Amino acid sequence: MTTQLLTPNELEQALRAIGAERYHNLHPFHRALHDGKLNKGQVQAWALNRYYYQASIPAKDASLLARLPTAELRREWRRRLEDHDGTEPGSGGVARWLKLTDGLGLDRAYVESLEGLLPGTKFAVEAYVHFVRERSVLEAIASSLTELFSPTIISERVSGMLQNYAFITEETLAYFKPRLTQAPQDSAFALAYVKEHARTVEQQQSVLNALKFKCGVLWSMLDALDYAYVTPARIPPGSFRPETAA
Ligand SMILES: O=C(O)c1cc(C(=O)O)c2c(n1)C(=O)C(=O)c1cc(C(=O)O)[nH]c1-2
Repeated sequence: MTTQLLTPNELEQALRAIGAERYHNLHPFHRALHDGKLNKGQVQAWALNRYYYQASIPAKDASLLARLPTAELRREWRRRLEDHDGTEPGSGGVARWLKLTDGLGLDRAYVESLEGLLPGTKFAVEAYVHFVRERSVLEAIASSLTELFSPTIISERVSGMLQNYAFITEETLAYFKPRLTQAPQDSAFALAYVKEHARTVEQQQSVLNALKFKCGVLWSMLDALDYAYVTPARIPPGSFRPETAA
């Protein structure tokens, strides 16, 4: 618990310390994914569940956009919507995520129907969307700051998966390449905003808590996958059942 006011740079250090301790690159499921320890069915389950996160990001950004007070902020946030939804059908991050699920042999209509989702994925993603909708603009922006840490995990994931899985190609992982430039741009803006606007102890605490909350969202998504699909698999009724273990 922070009891004294931090300088903007101390606040940044405290945020980075949260990522170093809690970001989902430390989760055993992530390590297994990029070390090549999973079978195709388990990678399918990851991609299918993660689709819901990707598809919900533009909805959460749209709800925040509506509450932003200046044209400058809205312009910045609008870019995120375009990155994810694209500017025409078939473009943007969500469409590129579907190339990944296609490449893994999943039926597109089934992925988009969300029918195979784990309950844990649904709850975690919805908690994030609700958090952004209901909390202050400052907390909502702070909750996006996990993206400070995503370029490292994405690089690890792409090189690890290409190296370790015969069924993964550069093309199926095309989602991630633009994120390596988009995420730093997004997180630099969000970090500067938070450093400028968190001016009281309470505001700084709320920013730190928002980042912890978001690390928990990402962590619990991987917990749900780990519990359901890694031996001994305990797949909830109705959730995706891989056909193949190959
Ligand atoms: O691959 C990842 O591990 C990862 C993590 C995160 C993140 O840290 O929230 C995002 C993404 N990817 C991502 O692709 C993405 O578009 C994204 C948007 C956001 C956000 O909170 O607004 N996080 C993330």
